Amino acid sequence: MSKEIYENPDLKKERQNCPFNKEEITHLLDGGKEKTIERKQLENYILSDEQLKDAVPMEYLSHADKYAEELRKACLLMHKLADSPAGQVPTLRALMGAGLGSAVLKEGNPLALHYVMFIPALMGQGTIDQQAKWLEKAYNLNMIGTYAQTELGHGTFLRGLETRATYDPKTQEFILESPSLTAYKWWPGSLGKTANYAVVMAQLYTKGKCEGTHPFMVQLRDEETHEPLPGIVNMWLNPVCISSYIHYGTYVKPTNSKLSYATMVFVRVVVCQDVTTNLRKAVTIATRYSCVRRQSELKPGDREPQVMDYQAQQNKLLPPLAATFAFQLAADHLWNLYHTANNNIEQGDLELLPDLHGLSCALKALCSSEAANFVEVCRQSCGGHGYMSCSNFPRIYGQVTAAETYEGENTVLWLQVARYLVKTRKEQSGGLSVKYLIGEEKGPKTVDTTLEGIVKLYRRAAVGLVDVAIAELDKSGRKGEAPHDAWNHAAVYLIKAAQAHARLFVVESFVDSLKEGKLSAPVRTVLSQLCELFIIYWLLERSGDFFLCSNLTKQDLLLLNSKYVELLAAIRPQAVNLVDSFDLRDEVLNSPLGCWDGNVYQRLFDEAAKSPLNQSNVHESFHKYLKPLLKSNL
Ligand SMILES: CC/C=C\C/C=C\C/C=C\C/C=C\C/C=C\C/C=C\CCC(=O)SCCNC(=O)CCNC(=O)[C@H](O)C(C)(C)COP(=O)(O)OP(=O)(O)OC[C@H]1O[C@@H](n2cnc3c(N)ncnc32)[C@H](O)[C@@H]1OP(=O)(O)O
Ligand SMILES: Cc1cc2nc3c(=O)[nH]c(=O)nc-3n(C[C@H](O)[C@H](O)[C@H](O)COP(=O)(O)OP(=O)(O)OC[C@H]3O[C@@H](n4cnc5c(N)ncnc54)[C@H](O)[C@@H]3O)c2cc1C
Repeated sequence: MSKEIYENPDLKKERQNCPFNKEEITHLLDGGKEKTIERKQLENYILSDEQLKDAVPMEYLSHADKYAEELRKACLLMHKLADSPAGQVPTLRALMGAGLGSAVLKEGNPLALHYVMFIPALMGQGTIDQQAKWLEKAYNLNMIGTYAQTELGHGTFLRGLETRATYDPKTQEFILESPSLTAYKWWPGSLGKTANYAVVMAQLYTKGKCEGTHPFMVQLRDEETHEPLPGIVNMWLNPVCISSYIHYGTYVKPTNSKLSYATMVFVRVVVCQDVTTNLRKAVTIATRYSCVRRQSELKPGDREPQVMDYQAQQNKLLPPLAATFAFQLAADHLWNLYHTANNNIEQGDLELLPDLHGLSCALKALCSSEAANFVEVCRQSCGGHGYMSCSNFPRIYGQVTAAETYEGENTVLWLQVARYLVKTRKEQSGGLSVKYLIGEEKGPKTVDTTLEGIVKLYRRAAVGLVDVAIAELDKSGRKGEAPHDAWNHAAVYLIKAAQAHARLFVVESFVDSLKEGKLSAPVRTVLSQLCELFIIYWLLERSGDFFLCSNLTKQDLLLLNSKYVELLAAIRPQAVNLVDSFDLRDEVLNSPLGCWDGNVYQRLFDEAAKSPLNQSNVHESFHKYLKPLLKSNL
């Protein structure tokens, strides 16, 4: 007789009479039905492999054992990659991301940098000959690389990197050196124990002149013994410049000095998708748990309600639920822009480079910071159980907060966006992602609280805040301040303007996607509700920006607040069905709180039982330390 599959009765009830086709949303998020089929096949292919399962929870292993265990699985995954039915690159991308990859490699993928930065650096900056020499070797894993840019003393300010690459015309070689302690490469993933090659960013010196930071291929370790090569600690010999700027000893300037920063742009684009995947996991865990958890008293004398029935809980979880759709659609738009810009750049057309830089900085900073805040709210919404390591919130939170720092610290990126916006606004030049700065809203500043009216408010705020920042810069200039001082003294306004620009892009992506998308009426209804909820939520959170730049009134805000709480109530019944549409397997969620069947308490109990401390009633330390203390009559 088939074993009855347990399903928590509350979750079961949540799933009854779903008014929309969940698979339609799954296909939308995957990029089509075929992609969903491919993803599910890949998940089965990977997650069914017993050798990829952890014998004991990773949190109970030592640092060294964690590394060894993750490396074992990563190497096994690479073998499976070669035989993957879905093909190498789709499998690779799935394995690198926050979804399938982190279901297997919970502490991090020791080979991630090889694929996320080392190979993209070769592809984006290597000459044809260099790619012919190294790309196949890298794809065949006959070499393991990393991207070594950040130093102890510098991570943000690339023009301040100390590692030097001096070209010797006699030997036609580059001598790489770390001239000081602060020049030591620090942070590069895999550099410590895994990689035997690195793309090293260093200041290129030739004929006594510094030509700025350039990428160099450096062998770090012997390919057989894995021993560090002689002098590798602070003097690196025989690197090869990855690029084609040295012709017979003469430096040939690249068409754009920032092309050497291209790898970072690629990763910033990827990070937007990655943090969205992590946010989707956190929202799923918190939403399902909030429909299983019953606590306190809503109506005196009634049964304890599901905590999701508290408006306060809906206010915590439904905006991040909506954000997962908003960020996904914006990340898709950015990915398309990246491909268009990259194809053009390969043809020598750099026109879209500033837009790509501006937008990738804006979305990476926005998606990572918002996702980090939302993941923490999701954790808090699960009370004490959300704090447990096995809830998976600590790990998810660690991953999204890391993204606020790596690949460009967010504040620094916001200022890059502001630099681009001020320049564009002043030049009134074209510019893909600032189209509305040119085509700003004309006509009366009256507010209408329809979806279109709210989008117009976002547009006014994006334009208005750039103008406020420019006015601050001009005011400082009139006081005789030097441009760099004026810039520094306007930083608060500049960052607000950059963030308003990023929010407008996300809002327009969401609204435009719903207009263009071929959606069934029920799916369009629920996604439109999420879209309206999200853009009102952000407006209410940042109402100061809108007051500054439009005729928004107190009455308008009260009306929008009412609309917001109405939308919370309207979406509440579909919360579980919406997170079910993400189609995240329990192994990917990796959390007893978020499991599909809602059997939370038994799974929590089973997880606790795995602790080494729970393998005996009295731990040996009692006899060593506690018992003597108890007897010591202090
Ligand atoms: C094969 C692939 C297979 C699988 C992969 C697929 C999926 C992977 C899936 C999941 C992976 C998930 C996530 C990613 C995982 C891991 C990431 C791992 C680790 C992180 C690695 C790192 O952190 S690497 C180090 C990152 N470091 C930085 O980002 C440094 C930040 N600093 C800078 O970028 C620069 O210093 C600066 C931009 C802040 C300032 O530079 P600089 O001082 O030189 O410039 P100015 O400010 O003076 O501006 C001068 C003009 O240059 C323009 N500019 C600046 N930068 C760029 C750029 N990048 N592109 C274009 N233009 C640029 C700027 O706009 C100015 O222009 P003007 O016209 O105004 O003069
Ligand atoms: C998990 C993780 C993985 C990483 N992996 C790699 C890797 O594989 N390879 C690699 O090369 N690097 C890697 N890094 C390093 C990372 O890229 C840097 O830490 C990041 O670029 C930030 O630079 P920083 O550490 O110098 O911070 P800093 O810039 O020193 O930040 C300190 C403070 O200074 C502020 N600040 C700096 N400049 C300005 C400015 N112009 N205006 C206003 N405020 C400013 C910042 O906003 C911040 O508040 C990794 C980092 C992490 C956390």
